[in-house]
Amino acid sequence: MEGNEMSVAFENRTFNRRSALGGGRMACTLVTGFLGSGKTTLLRHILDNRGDLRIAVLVNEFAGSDVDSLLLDSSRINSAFNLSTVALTHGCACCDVKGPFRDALQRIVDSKHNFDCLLIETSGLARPDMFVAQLEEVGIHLDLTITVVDAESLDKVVKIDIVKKQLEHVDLVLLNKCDLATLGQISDAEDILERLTGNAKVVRSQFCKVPLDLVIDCSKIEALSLPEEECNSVLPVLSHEALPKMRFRRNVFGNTSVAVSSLNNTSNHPAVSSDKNNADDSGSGLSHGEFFSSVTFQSEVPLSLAMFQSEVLPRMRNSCRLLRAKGIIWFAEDRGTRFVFQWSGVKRIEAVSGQPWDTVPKSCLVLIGIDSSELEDIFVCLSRSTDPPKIFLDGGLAKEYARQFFQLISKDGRFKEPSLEKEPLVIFGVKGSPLRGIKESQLSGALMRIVNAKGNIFLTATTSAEEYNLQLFFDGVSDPQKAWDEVRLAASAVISKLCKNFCPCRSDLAAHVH
Ligand SMILES: Nc1nc2c(ncn2[C@@H]2O[C@H](COP(=O)(O)OP(=O)(O)OP(=O)(O)O)[C@@H](O)[C@H]2O)c(=O)[nH]1
Repeated sequence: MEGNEMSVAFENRTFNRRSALGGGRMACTLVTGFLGSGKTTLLRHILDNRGDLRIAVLVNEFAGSDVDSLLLDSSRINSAFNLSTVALTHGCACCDVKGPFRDALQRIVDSKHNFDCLLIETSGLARPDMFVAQLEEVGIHLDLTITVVDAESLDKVVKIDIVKKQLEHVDLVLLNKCDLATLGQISDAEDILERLTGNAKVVRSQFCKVPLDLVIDCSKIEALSLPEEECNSVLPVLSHEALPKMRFRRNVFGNTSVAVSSLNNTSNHPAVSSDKNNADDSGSGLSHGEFFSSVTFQSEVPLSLAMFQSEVLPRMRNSCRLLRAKGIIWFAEDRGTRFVFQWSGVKRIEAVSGQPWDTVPKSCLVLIGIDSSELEDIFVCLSRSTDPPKIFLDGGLAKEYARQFFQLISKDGRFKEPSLEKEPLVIFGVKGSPLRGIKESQLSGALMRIVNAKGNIFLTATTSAEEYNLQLFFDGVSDPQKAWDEVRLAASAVISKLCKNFCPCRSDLAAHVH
């Protein structure tokens, strides 16, 4: 099948939508995809561009905490009148479709909001086919099933049963993260998708930025907006607190400021029995619901950034069985900043600050993997970083190293003027090139991903409407020259990739002369 050709299934969906064959029922887009492939990124893209559409959102989380709502900033989104989110935590909705998931669907149908469509983000470990019957029963029309795939890591995860299942029942595949993958990886991924999906439509994407009418039913997009007074009077009708909780195992470690919950889909969870009984799941490899574990780390005491980068991250990197980590982190060395931490795909790591704290600062990090003892090791390491030993607190030496790095970076014209305003954090960034349409955020974001993937130093990013800055924290044991070499080489790689249309003799220093 040609990459951009309409598949039969996808054409049928589009035809049904245009001919109103949904019978006037609320249309639903089901978003699936393996852990970290970009489902929440797609949701955010849809919500940011939804215009007048009233969208109900159901987010199903495998882990025992509602981290996706934190990452989606659902309180802000909910304050808009045309959206309601429900988070289903503590398990796969597909394993318990008759419980909270079914209740939540019924509430959406019964609500007075007259939603135009429903978006369901399933957990990265959910089977899409399990949802279909429930949707039909409550009178919701399944318009489209989308699977988001990480182009860079598909060849590694495709052996997992659940990934194959997610590709069997799909109308549209978003082959995402094409900015990270090589052309060879993209074309290999397309071959795999052709083999596994048969006739689904495959669309390449970066950060899931695709036209909205490809992914949701936009036939009602021109619906009349409610007058403003009416908008303000509509309260969010749905709240995950109101949902019955699924059962999960809870282990409490010694440190009382820190709590851990773990879900080990073993015999105490209804998911397993329903799953084991399913003959389809008896294949080889990792099968759904049997081996995946999650651990949730929560702390009201800030973590030491020095220890996080020198102890926690190496432990995460050395783990072959950690598949996903995400959450909010509060660092002692940068208390005013709320970092969103993401670990996904082939050890891609991001720590980006977005909006300021709107609640009491705390950390909440979910780890998902296939070996609970490795997850617990990382958990213990995280707990230790709430109380760092003295060596990490040697401010004098750290400041000296930060100044040396500052001097080195100041001499390189590809970078903006750095700052020592939060010493021993050095704040810097690659210059954008507005004339060529290349933003600071693209270059600095790509630089952060390259450096963090190598794992020798750890960059965090702070963003505002105008600026995208990187931060490098120095402790008493960092080597500023080595850190600079890492950053310099990564900057050359990023600039030559993103600015490759420019004269090669100028691609290093002059890439940003406007
Ligand atoms: N470079 C790059 N990063 C991406 C892209 N799409 C998503 N990401 C990043 O990948 C990470 C995971 O994305 P999410 O949207 O949270 O993935 P998810 O599928 O919702 O994850 P789970 O719900 O935990 O399974 C985040 O750091 C995203 O910013 C992309 O196209 N390119």
